[in-house]
Amino acid sequence: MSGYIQEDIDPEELAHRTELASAIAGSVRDLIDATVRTEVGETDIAEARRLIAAATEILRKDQLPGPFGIRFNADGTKRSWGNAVLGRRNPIAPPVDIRHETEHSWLEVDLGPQYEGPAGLVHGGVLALVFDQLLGSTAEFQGVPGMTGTLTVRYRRGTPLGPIRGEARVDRVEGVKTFVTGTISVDGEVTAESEGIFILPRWARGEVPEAMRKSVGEG
Ligand SMILES: CCCCCCCCCCCCCC(=O)SCCNC(=O)CCNC(=O)[C@H](O)C(C)(C)COP(=O)(O)OP(=O)(O)OC[C@H]1O[C@@H](n2cnc3c(N)ncnc32)[C@H](O)[C@@H]1OP(=O)(O)O
Repeated sequence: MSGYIQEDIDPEELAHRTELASAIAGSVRDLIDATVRTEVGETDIAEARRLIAAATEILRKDQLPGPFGIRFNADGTKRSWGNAVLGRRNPIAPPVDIRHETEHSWLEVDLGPQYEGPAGLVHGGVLALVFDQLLGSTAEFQGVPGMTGTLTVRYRRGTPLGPIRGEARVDRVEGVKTFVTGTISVDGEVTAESEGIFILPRWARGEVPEAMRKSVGEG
């Protein structure tokens, strides 16, 4: 499938590029937070916009023709730097770092003011976004990957902005369908729960490279 790109980069160079990606995205995340919460006046806004335009022009000097895609080394080490949840080089992504254990996967992330829905609470769509990735990555890590067919979320109570914890596990596998369940909690209290059905797409039901099936060193 297009968008999966094998791109062997030696470990030292990859570490360097990873650091650069994290650094620029971190700066822009900081800018997003500052923008959401700024109270400065017209003159400062005009000056900030001028500087942002100059920075954008520098970044535009050398651009990919399209999205980043998913790139992997021959050893299966994967990079999803444009991913909306995990993407190291994507300032929209918190970014989330998903940890995989034998039986379950989990994440801890701080969702700041840029993810607000109801006053002081995380936007429900953002929680669904986090669930989609967490549950999908869990299925992938367990070797039963798929595209999200159905994702249901039950919002039990508001999730305050700030640190959250997500957990997920594969409930069962039925043919090409993997059923994954998960929770999001704050201070040990579950605020939302989810079930996802991840379906191995037709194009992947034949021979699929191992690197596309398994999440190894995602990020
Ligand atoms: C190697 C693969 C890698 C994959 C990516 C890994 C990313 C990991 C990260 C993930 C994080 C990010 C995640 C994202 O953001 S993924 C992005 C959001 N999702 C999509 O864009 C998916 C779009 N839809 C499709 O591509 C296809 O419709 C899929 C692949 C879903 C099904 O394909 P197809 O339509 O050809 O299926 P089939 O006709 O062979 O039916 C097969 C079985 O499935 C049952 N069924 C069908 N549709 C649904 C449904 N919607 N809910 C529940 N069940 C459904 C059907 O009844 C049958 O069941 P049974 O009769 O056998 O019992």
